[in-house]
Formats: sequence, C-alpha cells, structure tokens
Amino acid sequence: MAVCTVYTAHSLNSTCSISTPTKTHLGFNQKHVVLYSTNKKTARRASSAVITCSADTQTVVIGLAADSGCGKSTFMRRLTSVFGGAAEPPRGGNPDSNTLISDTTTVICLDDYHSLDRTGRKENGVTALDPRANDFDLMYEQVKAIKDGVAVEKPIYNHVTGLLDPPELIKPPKILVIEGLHPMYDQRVRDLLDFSIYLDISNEVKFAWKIQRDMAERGHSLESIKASIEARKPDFDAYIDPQKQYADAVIEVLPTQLIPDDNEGKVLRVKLIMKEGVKFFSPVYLFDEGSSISWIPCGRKLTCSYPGIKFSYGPDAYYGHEVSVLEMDGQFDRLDELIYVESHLSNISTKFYGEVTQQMLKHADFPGSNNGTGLFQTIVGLKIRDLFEQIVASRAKTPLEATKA
Ligand SMILES: Nc1ncnc2c1ncn2[C@@H]1O[C@H](COP(=O)(O)OP(=O)(O)OP(=O)(O)O)[C@@H](O)[C@H]1O
Ligand SMILES: O=C(CO)[C@H](O)[C@H](O)COP(=O)(O)O
Repeated sequence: MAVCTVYTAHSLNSTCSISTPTKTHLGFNQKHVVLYSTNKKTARRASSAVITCSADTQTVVIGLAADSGCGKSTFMRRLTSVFGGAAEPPRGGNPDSNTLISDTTTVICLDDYHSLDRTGRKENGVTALDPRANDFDLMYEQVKAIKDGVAVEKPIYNHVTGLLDPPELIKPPKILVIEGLHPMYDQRVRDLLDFSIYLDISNEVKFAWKIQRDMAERGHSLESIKASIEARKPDFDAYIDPQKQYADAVIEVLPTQLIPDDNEGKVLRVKLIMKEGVKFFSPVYLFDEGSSISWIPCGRKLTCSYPGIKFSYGPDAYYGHEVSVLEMDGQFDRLDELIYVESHLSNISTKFYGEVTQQMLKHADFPGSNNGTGLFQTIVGLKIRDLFEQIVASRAKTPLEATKA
C-alpha cells in the first residue's frame, strides 16, 4: 500500500476536512495524517489533497517587526489582553519556549527560525539580523501551513543556551502573531500577513531603554551595551529598518520636542503612522478626519505637569504611501483622565465608551503606560481585534479552500 504523508498529526482543527483524488482516501496513524491508495493492486502515491476548513476559523496572521529590546513583548501583552485570557508558554513543553498561547492568539517569535545558533553565527561572522542566519523557506512553509489550518513542528531557538532545541507543536490559532526581526523581510511571508506593524524606536530612545533593561536586569556594562548596539547597526540598517515601508501601521518613538535639547530621553514623542486603503483597517483620527490638527489638551480636564502634552493629527506621505499620522508628545500625569483624550479620538474600534482608558489602567505598570507608546499600542490592539472580526465575518460568506500538492 502506498502511503503519502500529508501533514503532521493533531494538525487540522476540528472544522477541517480533507478530500483527495478519487482513488485515495484519508487515514490517520498516531503521528501523521496520511493518504492511502484505495486500489491495492495499483497502489501509487496520492499526489494531492484539498483541505477545507470552516471559513470562520481560518487563522488570521499578524506580523510585528522590531529590533530586539524595542517593546515587542510589551506590545504582545497589551494585544493579547484585548482578547482576554492570559498568554502562556505551551503547557508541559520546553521551559525556554518563546511561544505564548492564549484562547485566541498564538504568538511565535521568529528567532525560532535562526538557522545558525550562537556558535554558528560566531564562526561565520554573521549577526542574528543577517538573513543568512535565518531559514526563510521554513518560516514561509510553516506560517503558510498554519494559515491553511495545519499544525507544524516549529523549531525553538533557546536564548538561554544559544542552541536550537527540538521542535514544538504549534496548532492553528484564531490569530497567529509572528513577532521578531524579519516578519516582512521575505516577500512570501509578507504576502501571508493580514496586517503588519513596525515598532520604530529611534536610536536615542533605543539606547535609553537598553540601558534601563540590560544594566538593571541583566547586569551588562554601559560599554558593552554601546558596543552591542554599534555592532548590530549596519545589519539593522540593511535588513530590519527597511521593513517599515511595508507596514500597515508604524509606531515611531522619538525624543520629545517639548523640552529644548532634551537628552534624558524620558519624555517621548510618539507617532502612529497608519496606511490608508488597507482592507479591514480604517485609520484613527482626532476631531475631524483628513484635517490637520494640533491640540494641547492640558487644562481643566487633563492634568499636565511640565512639559505638558501635545497631540497632532493629519495626512502625510510615508515611503510613497498615503498615511494618516496621529502624534502624542509628552506624558500623562493621571491615567484615569485619559478618558478625556479618548473621547476626542474616532475610529478607535472600542466596544464600549472608555475601553482604551480601561485597558491602559489595567496595565498601568507596563512600560510606556503614561505616554504615546502605551496609548498607541493599545489602540493598535483594538484595531487588530476589529480587523480580525471583519475578516471572520467576510470569510463566513465565502468558504476558503487550502490545498497542498
Ligand atoms: N514603551 C516603553 N517605554 C519605556 N520603556 C520601554 C517601553 N517598551 C519597552 N521598554 C523597555 O525596553 C525593554 C524591552 O522591552 P520588551 O521586552 O517589551 O522588548 P522586546 O522587543 O520584546 O525585547 P527582546 O526582543 O530583546 O526580548 C523593557 O524592559 C523596558 O525597559
Ligand atoms: O536580535 C535578537 C532577537 O531577539 C537576538 O539577539 C537573537 O535572537 C540572538 O539571540 P541571543 O543573543 O540570545 O543568542
């Protein structure tokens, strides 16, 4: 009997079914979904299968790109919180897994597609940012399989040991987030994304955050942090930064303009750059859609200490694309008063009045909760929930087929 392995076991979610050319039928064994030829005398490999999954459970794929230490984990915690439930590493799996699973979302870290481990990179003189240190073929195949409703055995890059560990099973979630250095680098992977975000942290701010984390929490010296940022810079400029041109939303973090020659880096100017014309995504606006507006909300309804808060909003161009840009410079003194700002923003995709403020208060201890990084990350989280719901609604009307030759 000819056997053709199709997909890894436990792979298809419960709504999926498989049909194959007439002379084959589906069988299962413990580890694999297989196709058997039904005609034993003329047994031959089944050459193709069509997998049909219920449209409303097809995985929506979100890409989040940023350099290391730029707030991806914090953003992920805000995003998964919007969907409710806690995100945890796979139960009973590798304690050094980089994956986080909640009821609705699975977040995988693209570091798991490093093809060279720490020693391999050292021997070859390449950084982890260099595409040669990453397996984009596997990344593409596995993200595509998950999107098609099929589980995969994904490798694990172990940040503790610097080695590649045995793989872990990733089942298709409702929303798959691929976060890391290169979610938009390879065109095939990029084309699988339903929405993409780039966290663009200016060098000055990146440096301040790195110092804060790596000196305080990881015992690194100031000199070694400087050296590590410098060593990564050429590859960052060549391979990571250019991805922002493809992002549907960019959160850009810059030093404040409210304090002349500020070099403390504590007060931030944050821009939310939103591409126009993206399916299922309508940019947020302040007061009046399409106008150019500058707003200082400080006064009776919003307490502001020095240097105050300034919002701006308006149309712009970004890498040749039409965008809307919402900007916040400064920081909040009292998060409960954020409702005043929220009530002047439109298209924020909340389900009830004050949801942004509620989310921000819930995670007041997360980095950036008193400034535009936290505010815009929360809003993008709500926009992703809205995008997901719209995609599900539209797919329910047109069932999809996923094929594998
Ligand atoms: N919005 C923010 N405001 C201030 N500091 C921040 C902000 N976001 C992140 N940081 C700082 O940067 C550090 C790294 O954040 P986070 O762990 O979210 O980044 P990451 O991109 O997931 O990092 P890595 O890829 O290295 O794990 C935090 O510990 C914090 O010190
Ligand atoms: O840029 C990175 C993304 O997180 C890391 O530096 C890369 O994954 C290598 O990790 P490590 O330094 O633990 O070997």
